[in-house]
Amino acid sequence: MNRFGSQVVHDDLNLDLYRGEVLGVVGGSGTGKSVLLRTIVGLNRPQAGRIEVFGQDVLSLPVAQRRKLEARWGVAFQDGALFSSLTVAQNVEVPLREHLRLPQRLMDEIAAMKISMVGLAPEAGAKFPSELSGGMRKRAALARALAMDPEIVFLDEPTAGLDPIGAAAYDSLIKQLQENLGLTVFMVTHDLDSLHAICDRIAVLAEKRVLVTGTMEDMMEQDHPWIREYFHGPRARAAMHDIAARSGTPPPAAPTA
Ligand SMILES: Nc1ncnc2c1ncn2[C@@H]1O[C@H](COP(=O)(O)OP(=O)(O)OP(=O)(O)O)[C@@H](O)[C@H]1O
Repeated sequence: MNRFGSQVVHDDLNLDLYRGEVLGVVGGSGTGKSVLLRTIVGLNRPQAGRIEVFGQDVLSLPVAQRRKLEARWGVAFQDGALFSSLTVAQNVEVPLREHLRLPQRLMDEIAAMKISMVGLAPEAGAKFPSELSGGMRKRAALARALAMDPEIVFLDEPTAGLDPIGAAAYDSLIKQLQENLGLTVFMVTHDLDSLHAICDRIAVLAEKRVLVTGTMEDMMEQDHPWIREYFHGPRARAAMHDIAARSGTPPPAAPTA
């Protein structure tokens, strides 16, 4: 359970994340998607409940074990949350400094590798966040999230604010990381294209809990008003038509109930 003052954000919320999947977390504005992400990674302590990652009870772990666990996941926040006084490479090195003791030369090499892995030019490493475009900042944040070769990455609205081409490129990057590194991805998103393109499963937050989880096909069959509107509304139809046009299959019909 998560509550801020008298406002209950989550109550009796249950969600599983399976190894190797890309899970898309959707829900109306203010339903608590970011709070959920922040709670799982320990930035927000819930009033009640249990969070288990890799079979370990996150909330009751001693500090040293918790830090070890934290080294196994990476987080990229919506605005990047990069340190503005550090260059991109120095930002990527932050988790390395926090968790490991490595010579500077090796950290520089790892940073350069992660920067290239997310599709940024090598010169981007020497730039400060203020010198980057929004899309580049998101990639830099992803590079930092990948610094420790994590098993899970948590992404908060990674494609928000990107143009459609940039968003599609980011999606394919995530898909590649999932396929090549076996990465598990927890992704808060409003982006219907991302849901179609890369999410193996979708979790819908509404009414303070996870209302339903399932594939895109499962979502299309739900008759909860918000889910129906979200997955069958005009924006969803436009996304479906684009995808159907690309794949040559007709878009699925809305439920009749
Ligand atoms: N630190 C906090 N203190 C008080 N209220 C908070 C805090 N963090 C979040 N909230 C409240 O919790 C609710 C859920 O916020 P959250 O940011 O998780 O929503 P969201 O689903 O991610 O929304 P959006 O899609 O608009 O980003 C909101 O009503 C917000 O005002």
